[in-house]
Amino acid sequence: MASVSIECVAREGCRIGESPVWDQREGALLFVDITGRKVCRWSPLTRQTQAIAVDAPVSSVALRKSEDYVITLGTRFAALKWKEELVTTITQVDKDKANTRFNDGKVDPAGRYFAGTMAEEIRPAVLERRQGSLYTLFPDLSVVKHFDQVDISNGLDWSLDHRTFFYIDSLSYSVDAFDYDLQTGKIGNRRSIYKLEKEESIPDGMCIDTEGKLWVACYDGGRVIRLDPETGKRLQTVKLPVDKTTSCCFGGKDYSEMFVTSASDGMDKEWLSRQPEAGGIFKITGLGVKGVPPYPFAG
Ligand SMILES: O=C(O)[C@H](O)[C@@H](O)[C@H](O)[C@H](O)CO
Ligand SMILES: [Zn+2]
Repeated sequence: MASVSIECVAREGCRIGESPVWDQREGALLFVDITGRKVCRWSPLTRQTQAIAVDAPVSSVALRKSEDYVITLGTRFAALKWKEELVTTITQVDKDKANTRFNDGKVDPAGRYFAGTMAEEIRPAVLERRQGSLYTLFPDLSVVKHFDQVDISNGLDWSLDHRTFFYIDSLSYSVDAFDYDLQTGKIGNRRSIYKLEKEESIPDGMCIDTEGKLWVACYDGGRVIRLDPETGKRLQTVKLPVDKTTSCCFGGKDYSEMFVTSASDGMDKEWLSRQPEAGGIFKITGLGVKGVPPYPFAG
């Protein structure tokens, strides 16, 4: 078995780093800093990060077929033109709610953008409960709400055969699966496939590898775990030098490297001095598995 190595490639000091996405066109890693209100792009060649400041919490970024990117910004789906640094609203959700924002989002294999909402946090993981919902932005720019009563809408991905949708509502401490209809984008038959153990803490972002196994970043758990959705067993744990690991994706050459984002919000001075890389971007090599390229939004 290859030996796993972990490197902090960008000491970004993100408040809540999230939504890592490999952009093959640019050969760069996209991510956001939610409360830092920035969309970022890190180049492995220059080892530099470019950032675009936005006017609200930005919780996810996705590739777009036509050009550049789409983002979830506050309670809006929006388009982002990188060079022009131009953000334009596509549509708004949660119009009946005063205090929510989007959280994690990802595009499905048919080019639909899934993203869920949550109440604004008072502090990490402390918020008014059941205020969130899960939405889809279709390529024709219409929006559908799948369900509400969500605490912290978080990680999402699809099985390799596209027949299962995996989803995390963080405060359920569970990784769930739904039957997925790729033709219509409809979900159903929710069930739990894994319950986190105490020391794994809170499930956050997630991605799938080419063997159909799930990788889940554990917020306050300082690790990513690899799960077999068929058996419900944990297969591997990779610990990182920061506690607030938030999300993960595969990228780099042949999608053989894993990138992990992290947060620093909620850490006091003493905690930060013990974990100076908090809020950084980590690269894990030697996992011996590859990832699935991200799907671009088809609209
Ligand atoms: O990154 C996210 O998904 C949320 O926006 C964060 O705030 C944390 O996950 C949350 O605090 C953990 O419960
Ligand atoms: Zn998250």
